[in-house]
Amino acid sequence: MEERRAGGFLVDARRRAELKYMKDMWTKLVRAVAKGLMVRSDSRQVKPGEAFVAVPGVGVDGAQYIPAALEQGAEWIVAVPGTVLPEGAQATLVEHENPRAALGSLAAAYFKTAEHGMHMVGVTGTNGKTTITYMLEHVLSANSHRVGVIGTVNCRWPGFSVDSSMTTPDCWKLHEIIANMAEAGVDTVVMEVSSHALDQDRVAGIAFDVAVLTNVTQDHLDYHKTMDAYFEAKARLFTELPRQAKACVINVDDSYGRRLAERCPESVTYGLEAAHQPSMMGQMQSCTSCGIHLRVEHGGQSWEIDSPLIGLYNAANLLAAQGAALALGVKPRGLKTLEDFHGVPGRLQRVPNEKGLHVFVDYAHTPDALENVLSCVRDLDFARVLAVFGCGGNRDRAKRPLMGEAVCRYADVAVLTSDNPRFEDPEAIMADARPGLTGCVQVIEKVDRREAIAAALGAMLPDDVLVIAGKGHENYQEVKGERHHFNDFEVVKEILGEAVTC
Ligand SMILES: CC(=O)N[C@H]1[C@@H](OP(=O)(O)OP(=O)(O)OC[C@H]2O[C@@H](n3ccc(=O)[nH]c3=O)[C@H](O)[C@@H]2O)O[C@H](CO)[C@@H](O)[C@@H]1O[C@H](C)C(=O)N[C@@H](C)C(=O)N[C@H](CCC(=O)O)C(=O)O
Ligand SMILES: Nc1ncnc2c1ncn2[C@@H]1O[C@H](COP(=O)(O)OP(=O)(O)OP(=O)(O)O)[C@@H](O)[C@H]1O
Ligand SMILES: N[C@H](CCC[C@H](N)C(=O)O)C(=O)O
Ligand SMILES: [Mg+2]
Repeated sequence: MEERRAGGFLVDARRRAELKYMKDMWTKLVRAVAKGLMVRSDSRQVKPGEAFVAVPGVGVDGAQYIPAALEQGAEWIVAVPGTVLPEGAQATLVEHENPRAALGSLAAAYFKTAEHGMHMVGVTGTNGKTTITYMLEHVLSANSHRVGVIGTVNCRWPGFSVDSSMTTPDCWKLHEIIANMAEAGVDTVVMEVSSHALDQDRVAGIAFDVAVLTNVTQDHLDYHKTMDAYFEAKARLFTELPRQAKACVINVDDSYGRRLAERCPESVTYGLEAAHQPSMMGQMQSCTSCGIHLRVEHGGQSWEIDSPLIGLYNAANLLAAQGAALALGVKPRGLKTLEDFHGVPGRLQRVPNEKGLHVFVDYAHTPDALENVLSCVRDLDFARVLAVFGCGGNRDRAKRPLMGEAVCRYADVAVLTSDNPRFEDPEAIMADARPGLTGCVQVIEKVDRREAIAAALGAMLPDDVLVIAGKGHENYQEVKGERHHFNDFEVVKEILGEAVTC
């Protein structure tokens, strides 16, 4: 008994010494990185002397590339506890429970992220992130902020813009972008934070001041598996906020928003339904094809906003943007500048044409987004609603019939086609969506998106409205790993035989 206790004590002492050693090595590594040591999470990029972080990936375990990184000359390896370096390896092994988070801390050290002193705003939720970031950019810029934006469409700041390939960039890239923004004099970064990014610690090492939740509806169950897991990934943006953060801005018209607000008692809650008792209440005065007239009550004050945007969901987006702007010190009168905000590329964007057809390009690629955008145009003064839609390949399969159902509910003519098939068979994707279209008034199916758009345009009568959903601003169609140039706006103009003017 006595011996065993002594043995246990010895083991504990050895473990304590190991832990202290690891802590010291981690501190040494962070110092070296802060002085310019480069860190890689892809073994193929490692150069002699650099550090390699072995990320347990979604597809493969980065630990299997440790030998390759060593061969490339890595002198530091960061990996999960229990990792053993190959015999004879000269590199220093630093154990870390969460290598993805370690990468964030190292990126923050390398790019001196905390020292920039910029305001950081993170926007998450299934739909509306891009829209809200554009609104925030507009209102903050009009109120003397120099704003940088990171999101689905592009990464930009005054005088600079580069197209995005992801909604939230990878961790190292993200810290690099923020450093570039700081150098360009940006004082406020507004960024979209996807659930994938939160789950994969892509925003590790970033201290958000304001976090916004739009809504949580079905998407990405291929990745998160359950709605609860999807919600919990999004909730991390709020539950992991630093103590000095300014505000959580949460949509309580959304049931997951209400659940989140219970966990964040100090939050600014927004909504259009009095029953949900939002702290920032929006009252619709009118919502027509000319725009939204919204009255807002918050903190004992009230004001009105006349926006040219259409759709009830945009009233919610306007509330979110105002909640975040107020948290950053904009005064209610400064919010009036949102009245000059005319919309986001590829979000209910009209395609002007000489024939006078009512054609819109939109980015709805979830059941809820389709429901929102199509119910919005349904309520306007058009004769019939036509909708072109498809579902992305290698994404949530379960949402496909639900997307069909949403289209069926609001469109008189449903045109089923391809979106980005990626590595899936486009016909098989369409077959997944088809059950949702049972009972539809009229269905047209064309696997080729250009032909589908042509068929929809051909079926239009003068007072009809056509929404071409799913690809919005995208300039490509992704098939088997290749992106071919494709833009819905341009395709409409080409089919109508008109020049592209905007
Ligand atoms: C399926 C998925 O989400 N994958 C993401 C994940 O990849 P991963 O790191 O787990 O990659 P992996 O292939 O398993 O490799 C594991 C590790 O081995 C390393 N490796 C690999 C090969 C090699 O030879 N040597 C080597 O070291 C890799 O560099 C990596 O570090 O983590 C990476 C780093 O954060 C992401 O870039 C990557 O996103 C891929 C490219 C992607 O397409 N993701 C999509 C689904 C996505 O994130 N979409 C959201 C949109 C959501 C929305 O808008 O609603 C987005 O934010 O864009
Ligand atoms: N608040 C909202 N609620 C529901 N649907 C919305 C809302 N805002 C926009 N939408 C719909 O969702 C589509 C996508 O909007 P947006 O690009 O702003 O969302 P996002 O969250 O950035 O999407 P992604 O996850 O692809 O980046 C719009 O084209 C519109 O159809
Ligand atoms: N950020 C979203 C974009 C989807 C866009 C849509 N066009 C599609 O390909 O499904 C995603 O990666 O799921
Ligand atoms: Mg987006």
